[in-house]
Amino acid sequence: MAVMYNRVALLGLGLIAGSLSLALKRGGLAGEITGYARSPDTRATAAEIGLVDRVCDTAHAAVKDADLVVLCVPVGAMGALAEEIAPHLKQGAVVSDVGSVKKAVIEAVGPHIPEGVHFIPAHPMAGTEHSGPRSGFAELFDNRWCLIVPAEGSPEPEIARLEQMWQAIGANTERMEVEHHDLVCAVVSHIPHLIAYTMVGVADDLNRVSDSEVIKFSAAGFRDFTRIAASDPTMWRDVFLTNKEATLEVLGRFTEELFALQRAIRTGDGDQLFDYFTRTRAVRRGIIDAGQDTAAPDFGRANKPKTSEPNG
Ligand SMILES: NC(=O)c1ccc[n+]([C@@H]2O[C@H](COP(=O)([O-])OP(=O)(O)OC[C@H]3O[C@@H](n4cnc5c(N)ncnc54)[C@H](O)[C@@H]3O)[C@@H](O)[C@H]2O)c1
Ligand SMILES: O=C(O)C(=O)C[C@]1(C(=O)O)C=C[C@@H](O)C=C1
Repeated sequence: MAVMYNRVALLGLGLIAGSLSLALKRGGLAGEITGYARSPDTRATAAEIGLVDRVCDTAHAAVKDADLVVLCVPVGAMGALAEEIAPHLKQGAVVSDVGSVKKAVIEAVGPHIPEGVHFIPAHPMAGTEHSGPRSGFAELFDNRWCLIVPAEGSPEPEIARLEQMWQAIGANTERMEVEHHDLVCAVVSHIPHLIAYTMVGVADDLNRVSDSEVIKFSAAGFRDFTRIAASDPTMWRDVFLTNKEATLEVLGRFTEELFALQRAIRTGDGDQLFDYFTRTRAVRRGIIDAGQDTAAPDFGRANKPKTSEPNG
């Protein structure tokens, strides 16, 4: 594949920056990739494993002459980082990010972007519970979505070039309006993480359930919760602090439904429970029938029936 950006600077050298660097290298899409992280240990590890072509000791050295700068730090750190690099950005450069929240990032970063530099926020819907420079892998974005949330006035050719870059590293792209992005992500990612954190916390609080029992007797559902609840605390603290409005909105609806189900259990209203679970099962079947479950790992279930038979 052809080089799409001569020089790419990745700020923050963790899971997403590392995966982006390895995916760009896999496709031969960048002339040179520079990188910077705040912690000297992270920079040393990144240099040792050759995560990027050149690790820099300052953010401004990393962004010098860069055609594309991608902010890959926790959402709460993006504004200050943008302010720090602003005077060193090349005219015509594109600044993007990979943050899980978009409105707060646009508000924090946007005002620092100089005239003649284009800010095009993005959000790959791919990740793992691992973090740091050793956690990245080139395949992370394969067949996953990357949401593009262009700031007002961004030139169309630069938006299209960034989209093509994400497509070239394996992702599907879709443009989204900022508030819609934050609400969708609250539903599909942020509140599910909060629920996993809470459930693992509840299990941990129950003194009768020792750590080993929790793992030993848990089947797939709770294991998935523990995986998700092992995600980086800084990243997720920042997500909830910066996507307050949308997460509180979704959490409000979630707790209302939870109380309704709690009541049904207490009063023995089996019809209500059955109807609710029937409705949610139809949602899952709809996703599979529409062929939209492409990102889910198979876990060897390919030869098993895709739907369950009527029960009873
Ligand atoms: N992990 C996921 O599943 C996932 C998925 C999509 C998007 N994101 C978003 O991507 C971004 C990065 O997440 P990650 O999972 O790669 O995190 P990570 O913890 O693996 O990496 C973050 C890196 O940023 C560095 N850093 C922190 N503050 C900094 C600062 N002020 N200046 C310079 N470097 C700094 C850290 O040292 C670390 O190297 C976050 O904004 C997150 O919301 C994460
Ligand atoms: O797969 C995981 O472990 C993730 O948590 C990835 C995940 C998600 O919730 O789907 C997490 C945060 C993002 O901003 C995007 C993707």
